[in-house]
Amino acid sequence: MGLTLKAHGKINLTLDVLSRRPDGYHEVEMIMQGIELHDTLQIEALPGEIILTASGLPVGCDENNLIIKAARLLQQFSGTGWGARIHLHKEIPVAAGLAGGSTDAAATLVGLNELWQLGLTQEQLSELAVKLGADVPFCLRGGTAIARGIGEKLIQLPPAPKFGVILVKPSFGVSTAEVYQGLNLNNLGRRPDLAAMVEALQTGSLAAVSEQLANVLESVTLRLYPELQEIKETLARAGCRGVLMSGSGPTIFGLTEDAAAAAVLARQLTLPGCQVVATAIF
Ligand SMILES: C[C@](O)(CO)[C@H](O)COP(=O)(O)OP(=O)(O)OC[C@H]1O[C@@H](n2ccc(N)nc2=O)[C@H](O)[C@@H]1O
Ligand SMILES: Nc1ncnc2c1ncn2[C@@H]1O[C@H](COP(=O)(O)OP(=O)(O)OP(=O)(O)O)[C@@H](O)[C@H]1O
Repeated sequence: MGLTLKAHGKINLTLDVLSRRPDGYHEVEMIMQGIELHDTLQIEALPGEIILTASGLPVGCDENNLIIKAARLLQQFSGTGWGARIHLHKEIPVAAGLAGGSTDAAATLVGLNELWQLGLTQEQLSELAVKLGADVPFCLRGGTAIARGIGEKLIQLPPAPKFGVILVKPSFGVSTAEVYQGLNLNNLGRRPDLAAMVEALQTGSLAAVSEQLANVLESVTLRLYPELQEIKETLARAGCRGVLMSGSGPTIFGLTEDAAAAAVLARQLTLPGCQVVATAIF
C-alpha cells in the first residue's frame, strides 16, 4: 500500500524582516501563498531503511535531501521500526525561492505519519517541521497565510483569488543564508504594508494586490544580480500586473488575471537561459 502526494511550491506576496536574532535567524513578517506548481512524491512503507529515487529536474538523493532528513527525524521522534521507499518527481525549480525542498519535506512528514500510523497531530508535525527549515511549517498547510517568528508562526487567511502566476528562474541559484546575512536592517528599501495586502486580497482585485507586493530581500539579491531587475522589467512590459522576487530569490514572479493569461504570456516571453513556468495561485 502506498501514497501519492502533491507537494506545492510557494511564493511570498509580502516579505518584511523585523530584526536579527542572536542565533543568526531573522524575525520576519510575510504573506505566504501556495502555487499550483508541485512536485509529486510516491511513498511506500517498508521495514527499516529509507530509499529515495528521483526523476524530473535534477536533484541529489543523498542524506542532504530534505526528504531523507524529514524521514529520519520522524523515525527518531517516533521510535518506529518502519522505513520507506520514496520516489520524487521534481518539477519545482531548485534553489529558487519557491520552497521546493521545504514542501517535499512537509509532504514526507504528512505521508509517513499516515503510512506508519503514528497519529501525530498537526501541531506535533509543525514542531518537527520547523527543525527542517523555516518554510516547512507553512508547506504542511499551504494556502494563504501570514507567517511570523522565523516563518513558523502561522495565521491562515481565506483562500486568495486564483490569479495566474508566471515564474522566471534564472540559471543560477542563491543561498538563502547569504541573502539574509547581506541584509542592512537600516536600509531595506520599500517595506510591505501587511494590513493593506490582507485587505487587497479580500477585495479580489489584481490591481490592488499587485500594488501591495513588496519583499525586502530584493534589497540584497537584486544588488547581487542586477539582471533580476531586467527580468522584472521584461515581465512588467509583457503585461504582468504585479512583479516581485519570491523569497530570497532568484525567481521573479508576475501576476495575471488567471492561469490562461499566464500561459499565453509565458509563451511570448524570450528570456534566454531562464526557466519560465506558467502556473496559478493554489
Ligand atoms: C526566504 C524564505 O523562503 C521566505 O519564505 C524563508 O525565510 C527561508 O526559509 P528556508 O529556506 O526554509 O530557511 P532555512 O532553511 O530554515 O534557513 C536557511 C538560512 O536562512 C536564514 N534565515 C532563514 C529564515 C529566517 N527567518 N531567518 C534567517 O536568517 C538562516 O541563515 C538560515 O541558515
Ligand atoms: N527535496 C529537495 N528538493 C530541492 N532541493 C533540495 C531538496 N532537498 C535538499 N535540497 C537542497 O536544498 C537547497 C535549496 O533548495 P530549495 O529548492 O529548497 O530552495 P528554495 O526554493 O530557495 O527554498 P526556500 O524558498 O525554502 O528558501 C538546494 O541546494 C538543494 O540541493
